[in-house]
Amino acid sequence: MFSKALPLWSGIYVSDVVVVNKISYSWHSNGRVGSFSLSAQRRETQVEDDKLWPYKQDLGSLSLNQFTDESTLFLKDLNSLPKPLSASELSFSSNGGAKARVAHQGVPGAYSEAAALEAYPKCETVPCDQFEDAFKAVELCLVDKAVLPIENFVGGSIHCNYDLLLQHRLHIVGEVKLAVNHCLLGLPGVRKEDIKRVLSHPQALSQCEMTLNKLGIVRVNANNTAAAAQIVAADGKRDTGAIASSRAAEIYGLNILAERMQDDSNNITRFLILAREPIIPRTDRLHKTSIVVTLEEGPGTLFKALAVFALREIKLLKIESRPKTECPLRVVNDSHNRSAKHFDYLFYIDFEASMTEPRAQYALGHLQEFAKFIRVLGCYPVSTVQ
Ligand SMILES: O=C(O)C(=O)C[C@]1(C(=O)O)C=C[C@@H](O)C=C1
Repeated sequence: MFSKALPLWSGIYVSDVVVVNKISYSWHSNGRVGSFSLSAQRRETQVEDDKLWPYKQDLGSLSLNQFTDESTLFLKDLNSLPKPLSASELSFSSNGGAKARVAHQGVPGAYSEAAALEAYPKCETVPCDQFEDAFKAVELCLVDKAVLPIENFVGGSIHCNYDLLLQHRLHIVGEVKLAVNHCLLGLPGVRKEDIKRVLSHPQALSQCEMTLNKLGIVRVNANNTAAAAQIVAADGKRDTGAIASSRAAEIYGLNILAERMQDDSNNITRFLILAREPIIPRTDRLHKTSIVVTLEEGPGTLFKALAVFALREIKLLKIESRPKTECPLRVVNDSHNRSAKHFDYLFYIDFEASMTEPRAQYALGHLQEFAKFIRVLGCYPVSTVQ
C-alpha cells in the first residue's frame, strides 16, 4: 500500500497535475501514522498519462491506511524532492501569494480561512479537519503554508496550538491579527427572537458569552464557526442559529440576524503562519522572535531567564507557560519533604527583536546558561491589525 503511494505523492508535488482540496490526518498513540485521507482533483492533464502511473483513474478521493515503518522513508524521500516555493519567496510577496497553497482548520468561511487570505490574498486555501492536519499538510509538502489561531485578545491563548508548535518542526514565518466580527446567523425568514440555541466554535461562543446570556440562548459546540453555519443551513431548524462570519452567511445561504455579537469590540485573533523553512528577517521592518524554553531547576531561574532580555533592553511581548506533556507534573512528597511542589513547564516567549540583531543573539546565548532546552520557533515581522 505504502510503496504504491509514493509515486502518487511525488506526482502531486512534482508534476502538479492534481490539486489537494481537503486533508485529514490522524496519529495513533504509538507514534505511527494511523490514517490519512485526502480528496484531490486532477488539474488540466497537460502531462502525459504515463507520468501519472499508477493512478490513471480519476482521483476523486482516496484513503491510505495501514502505513508501515516505511513512513519514515517516505518522509525522507519527500524532503529530497524539489521544494515548490520557499518561505522567503512567499512571505510578503508582491504577487499576494498567487502560487501558494495555504492550509487552515475549518471549512470555507472560517476565520482561519479569512486570516489565510489576509496574509496571501491570491492563495489557494486548503481546509483541514483539525489543527494538526494543517501542520502535517505542510510537513508532507501538500501545501506551502499553514495559518493557525494562537490567541484571541478576549478568550486568551489557544493552548493546543502552542503544544503542536513543539510537536512539529515547522517555522513561524509571519503573523496575522484579524478583527473578528461575530454575526448571529439564521435560516432565511427567521427572526432574531426565534433563535433558542446557537452552534459555534467554543472560542467564538466564549467571546459572545454575555450577549448570548442576555438573549437566553443555549450554546452548542461545533468544530469551527463556518461548520456551525453549514449545519444550521443543512438541518433547517428555525430555532437554531450559528455564530459565524458574514462570509459564512453568504456561503451557506443564511441571513445575518445580528452583527457584533462579541462582548468586547476589540475582538482580535492572532494567527501564526507556519512553513517548512524559516524566513530571512528583513532589516526594514520591526521583527519579533518566538522561542520555547525549559529551565534548570532552582530558585529564581525564570527571573534570571527573563533578565537576559531586560539587560539588553529587549521588550518581552508575550510569555505563555505550558506543562511539559511527557513529564506533566512532579510532586515532591510532602510527608517526607517540606519543599514546594515542582511542576515542569515549557515557557513560550515572544520578544521584540530580530535574530539578525547581536543583542538577540547574545540574549539567547546567555539564556542557554539557565536553560535545559531552547528552540527558536521563528523570527518574523510584527503585524498590525488588519
Ligand atoms: O472557527 C473558526 O472560524 C476559526 O477559525 C477558529 C477560531 C479559534 O480557534 O479561535 C478562530 C478565530 C475566532 O476567534 C474563533 C474561532
